[in-house]
Amino acid sequence: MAGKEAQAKQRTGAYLAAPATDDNSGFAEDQAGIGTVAEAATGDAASAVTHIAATGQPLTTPSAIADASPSMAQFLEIKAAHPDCLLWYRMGDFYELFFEDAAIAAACLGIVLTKRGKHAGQDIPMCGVPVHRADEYLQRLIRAGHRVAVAEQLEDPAEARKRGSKSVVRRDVVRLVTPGTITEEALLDAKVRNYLTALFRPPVQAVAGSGSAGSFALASVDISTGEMEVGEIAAADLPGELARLAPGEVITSDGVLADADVRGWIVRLGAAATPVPNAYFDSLGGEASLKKHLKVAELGGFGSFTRAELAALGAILKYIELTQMGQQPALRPPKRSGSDAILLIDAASRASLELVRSASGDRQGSLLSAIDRTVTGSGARELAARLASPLRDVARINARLDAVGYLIGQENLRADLRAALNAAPDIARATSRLSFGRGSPRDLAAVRDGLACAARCADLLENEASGIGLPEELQRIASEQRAVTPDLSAMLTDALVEDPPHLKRDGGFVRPGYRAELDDVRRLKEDGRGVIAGLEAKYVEQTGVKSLKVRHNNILGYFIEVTQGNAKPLLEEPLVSEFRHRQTMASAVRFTTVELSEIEGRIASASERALSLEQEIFADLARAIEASVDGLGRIAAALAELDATAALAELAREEDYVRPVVDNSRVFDIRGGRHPVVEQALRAAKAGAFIENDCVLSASGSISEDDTTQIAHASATTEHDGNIWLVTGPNMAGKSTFLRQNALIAVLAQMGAYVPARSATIGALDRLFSRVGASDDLARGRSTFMVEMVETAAILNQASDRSLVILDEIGRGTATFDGLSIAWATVEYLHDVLRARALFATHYHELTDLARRLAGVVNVTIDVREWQDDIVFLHKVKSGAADRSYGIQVAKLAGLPAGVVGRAREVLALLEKSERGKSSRNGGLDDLPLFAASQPATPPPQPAGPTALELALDVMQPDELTPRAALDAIYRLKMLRAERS
Ligand SMILES: Nc1ncnc2c1ncn2[C@@H]1O[C@H](COP(=O)(O)OP(=O)(O)OP(=O)(O)O)[C@@H](O)[C@H]1O
Repeated sequence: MAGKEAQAKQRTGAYLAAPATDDNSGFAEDQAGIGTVAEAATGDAASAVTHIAATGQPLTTPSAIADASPSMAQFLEIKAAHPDCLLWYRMGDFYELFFEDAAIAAACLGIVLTKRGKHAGQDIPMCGVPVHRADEYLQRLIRAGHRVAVAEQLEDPAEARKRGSKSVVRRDVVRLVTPGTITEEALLDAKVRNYLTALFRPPVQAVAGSGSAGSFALASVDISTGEMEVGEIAAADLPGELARLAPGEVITSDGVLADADVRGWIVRLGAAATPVPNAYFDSLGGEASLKKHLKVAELGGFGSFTRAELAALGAILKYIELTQMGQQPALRPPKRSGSDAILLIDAASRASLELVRSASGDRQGSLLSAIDRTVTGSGARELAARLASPLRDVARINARLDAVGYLIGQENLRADLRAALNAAPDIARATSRLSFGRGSPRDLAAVRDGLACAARCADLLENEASGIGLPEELQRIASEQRAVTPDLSAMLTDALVEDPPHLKRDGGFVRPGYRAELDDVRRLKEDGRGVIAGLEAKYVEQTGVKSLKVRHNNILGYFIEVTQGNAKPLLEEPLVSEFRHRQTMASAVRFTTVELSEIEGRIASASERALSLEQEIFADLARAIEASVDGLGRIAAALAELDATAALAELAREEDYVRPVVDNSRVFDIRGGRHPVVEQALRAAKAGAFIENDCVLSASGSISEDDTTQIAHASATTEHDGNIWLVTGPNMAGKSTFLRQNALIAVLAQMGAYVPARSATIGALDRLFSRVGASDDLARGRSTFMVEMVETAAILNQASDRSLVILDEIGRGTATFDGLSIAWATVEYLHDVLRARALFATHYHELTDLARRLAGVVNVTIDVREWQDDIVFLHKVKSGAADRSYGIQVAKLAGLPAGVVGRAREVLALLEKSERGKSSRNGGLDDLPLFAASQPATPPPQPAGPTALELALDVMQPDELTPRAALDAIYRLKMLRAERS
């Protein structure tokens, strides 16, 4: 490559000018300006795209291809086969893009759009990225929602030249890269699963009067790990299921995508929506290809699949085949994800509870980030999957809790396991890359190190087990760690150097002593170097030039170099017959000899042989891994589970969580509960202790089949005895926090984690609904109130007596009486019909009357104290209803201008008076002095009374404080003191 051009490329990293590759086939005959640096400005090139469009000539018609030069015809043919992808066209050390693809990629990547040659009389817009930075650019295009077809050179340009000087290097697309089919480490987030999901809507069975909205089958595969799951769900549960799976890409038929709701759900998740032909959803084909992938004759061993599930599986396997150009991923047997297995949480509730992402869309601030103590990427993915899919089966939940509990008790074992896991590489992703033929020597080493880690973990667990009984879950994990014979581990350890290089191309990863022949040729190579050193000494003596050197570069190979001043004797007899002149530089002259060329040849062939032996060894090792792919998948899954379990134990220890009692009752009894995220945030901000609260939703008037458990828990209920708690309290008192914390405790308990509480008993929930905080959905033409009503309708239509419902301020976005009536009727329905356990926060004080009418409704409020016209939040839940809302004090705290606050007080006083006097609606308001709002309010006299600091001290109960809470309380007191001074 010309020096200037190389520099230009290095500067930008991306393409500036046409490459001078050894491939002369590309657009050779059109290359008017090749070799000159970026002659086209972005504007020129952009207009070139327009010109092509302006000619009205579609690029890839058969006649356009027939008229084109051979190299252009090759490009157009490949492009015609992949019209929906950006085509990355390999030319030497660059991937290049042409025509509209170039314009799109240049804009997206922020690289220069240039031009290269002409087509149909128009400039061809072009941009390119260097191969060594391909991953980085690929990632940006995929993130922006593009699909990329990667066309590689399938032969050496020298091969092509043998067919004639004008022949074109063979190229073809080796892979389509789409958001759901990436495997490269650099393109993936280590902590996030990347699902490709096939969505299939089977035709609704025409059952007279059924009115069924049908169902959906979903099959999901993470091809970077081989993880697969499949299930069928009711149409109403689709948004929640999509939110649970959080796929990177959803493939489905045009018909399903035409449904604006379905498309909207997919897009809102940030997933790509890819249409595929209906024919992909073929259940017979799906069954056959699943059997082929799993190498089984019958699927019975993996459970029974519905035809719809097989159709979804068929589509996903076909799409993988298509995008991977026939390369087979190493798939794990599919997990069933039917709706009976998991606690169903709809999409709106998932978002409102901020389970895996906060309201702003980040991981930070979510429950997941607050509880994640994993030390490996695969452990983090497992933890996220558990959190997204809490269980319903009490036995499975308790099995997980047993394992977590055991590791809490075994501090040393936990520390040793976590230290061992810390060094564990991502076996699943490494194995997957190897089975796609994209693996590197580092992936081989990842399998080697992963196996060593698995063996170490199994030893640790089993040694421990000889003392105290290991829970079943950990026994299973330990035995899974031995799913691959030690031979593979020994083979990889013997074959690989400790820290192998990233690229297999250059060799250097096989350990000396592993293969005798490789050692021999390596020695030959080394010897050659020794012989060259000897030759240099000989030539110094022969020529008498002491500064003579034998050097090497990539263009000349080995050569003899002397300074200009010393060159003369070598150019004259007798030396000239031996020393052949090669190059004259400004300060040096270069020569070669027959002897040097021979030795160079020997070294080169030894290098070549060594390289090819290393490639053979790589292939052997990759094959051995491929043969153990099932066992490796099991080991990877077990390591991930172990990491997640140990991390939950670590969390429970660090954060002082307790083991929840999860059973089949309808009890919901949380004592001393805390909000896991707010608690940590308050601590990080040194903003005082989190005030713990009880929540006891006893299912009085029970219809449970499990009455014995009910009775067992009856003694645990308090004076707040009801399955619906109506929470009233001032703004900012902590209502939303209280509501959410109870939902989060339930989620944590059912995922098999310890919970932030002093004690917790939860009768396993079937569904969890949380409607906290309003949002509008203007994109779908829905106002805040409409969204709220749609979500409330979904809750009332789906909740059962096994569900937990969290509702915050239903009905506030409309006229007071309408909103109040809706809220009233909703509570009645929850109480009388659904008999769900529910927490209902409201500012409608009228609703508190319901507690007198409905046996299962209990009023609770969040305590505040007034002090000198200000309000102090105690955040403590207590029996009873709030007497007022303190909205104006909160508004004052928020910094509303004093004039507005004063005026609001006046309006409030009049409204209250008119309400008491039952005067006409506006009568009171009309009495207000005009322009009062503009008058600055006189500060109220300072009444004598306890200070905020004193109040805080008053409510503190030293006997109930844990050491940490005491420390936090001290910070809080210091803060109040600081505020006062
Ligand atoms: N139990 C608690 N202990 C300590 N601080 C708390 C507690 N509960 C809430 N807070 C703090 O109070 C703030 C307000 O809480 P929250 O948003 O739950 O109030 P709210 O009653 O729902 O308010 P609004 O009615 O205005 O929506 C929280 O951000 C948190 O910092």
